[in-house]
Amino acid sequence: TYYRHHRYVPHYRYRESAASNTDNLLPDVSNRAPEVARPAVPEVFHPAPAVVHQIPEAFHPVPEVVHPAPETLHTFQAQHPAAAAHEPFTTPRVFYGVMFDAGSTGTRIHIYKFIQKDPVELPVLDNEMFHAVKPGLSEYKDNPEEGGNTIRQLLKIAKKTVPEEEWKRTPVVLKATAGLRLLPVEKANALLDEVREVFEESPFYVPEKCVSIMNGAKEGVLAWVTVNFLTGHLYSNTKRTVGILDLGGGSTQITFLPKSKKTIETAPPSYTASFNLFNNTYELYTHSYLGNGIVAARLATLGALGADGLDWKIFTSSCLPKKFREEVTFAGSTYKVSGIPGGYAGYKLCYYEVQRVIKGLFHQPYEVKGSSVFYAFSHYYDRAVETGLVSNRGGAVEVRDFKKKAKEVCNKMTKYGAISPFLCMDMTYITCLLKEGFGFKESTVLQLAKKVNNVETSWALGATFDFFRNFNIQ
Ligand SMILES: O=c1ccn([C@@H]2O[C@H](COP(=O)(O)OP(=O)(O)O)[C@@H](O)[C@H]2O)c(=O)[nH]1
Repeated sequence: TYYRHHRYVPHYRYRESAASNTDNLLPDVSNRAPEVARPAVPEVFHPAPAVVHQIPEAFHPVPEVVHPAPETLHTFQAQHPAAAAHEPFTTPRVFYGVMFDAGSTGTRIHIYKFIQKDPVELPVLDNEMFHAVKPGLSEYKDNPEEGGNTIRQLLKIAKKTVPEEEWKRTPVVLKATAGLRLLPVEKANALLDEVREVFEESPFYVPEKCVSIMNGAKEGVLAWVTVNFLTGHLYSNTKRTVGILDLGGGSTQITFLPKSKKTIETAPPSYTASFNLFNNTYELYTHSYLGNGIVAARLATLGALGADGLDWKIFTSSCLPKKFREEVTFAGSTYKVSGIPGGYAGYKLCYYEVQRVIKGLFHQPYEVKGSSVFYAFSHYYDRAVETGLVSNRGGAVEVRDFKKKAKEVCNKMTKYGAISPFLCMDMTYITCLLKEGFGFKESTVLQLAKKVNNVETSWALGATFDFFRNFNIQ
């Protein structure tokens, strides 16, 4: 059996744009280009993967690797009663999965189209439809109905993307991350109950555990699965894999497959996770630092995080332009923040401030000092693009490049403050997080990416595989 990843350029695609982020405008899909007539057996395209800059070990041509049949216990049908009722597997079958990522800064829908060529094979990913809305569900903590409306809107895209005859066997699943983890339990539950009701009124297949808050270890493992699948590293005889660094709004994750047993043996027990695939058990080093996502870290740097009820207080920082003043809303609370009028601003002072949010809180696995390749995405990628460190195609940078750029941004606040007043703080935070948090060397090379082979680098694809196959993550 063959298990390969694909680059398939769909006829239409929604991209996250500034307009759709701020206005929650849904794309007009009524006039999409007609589908090109396809043969019954879809022509699957196997190109060499997109060239991702410089580091040789970071990229491989798609290997024609033969895989053993995956365990039949966790096939698609075993998980999916609606599918079992369908006609037998005689021809390749197309099926869909809808995964919602309820993050702290936005809610995103990923609609994956898979091709199941054989009942015992893993599905091939044909394409992804992606759309995002802002703000995240946690901003609706006092008005769950309105939060539910954002899901209702995104489901409209799913209805236009998934053919009608597939609706009732297409699962819809929502997993929430840091934004909801940081809310009081009853507020988070009210939001999740609302989402479940919205799902129930949709024509899709609503699995029993369709709505949940995902724990940080799963978030890290599933993003690792996504990136290693998309980069062609996830094979039964996997020797070489890539690590991942994910920087969300509320939390940040590091995950890699250690080369040395010692890394797992010496890690705190909660910093490891294992999962099953291809009859292999992968033991990963993974940890999610809650409150160390970039937006939470801004507020922590300002001393504002958790300071609810201090509505009158203005939180200041030398990481912000001196004349800047604004209200920041995060996880349902609003804080007044500003630069230090007539005071000092700049990289050095800023570095001391952000250090307080990191120092002593991080476990440093020795292996990150080695030559492993790490993919960094989400806000790592966003900030690198905003500051011109890489183009929006992504690319390779060294840790020291973040530091150099942070100095430039902080010392030219007027120029970069116009892009985002938080850019100096964010870049300084990323520099400190990489060096003093995780313990990377300045010369470590990171691959920055938003998409790999046209698919979003997020935990959502890994979570969809987990839904269909049950990786048994522990
Ligand atoms: O499929 C995805 C999922 C996330 N993101 C980006 O990843 C960042 C992190 O998301 P969020 O702040 O919601 O993370 P969380 O709070 O869940 O840690 C945001 O810039 C998103 O736009 C993305 O580009 N594609």
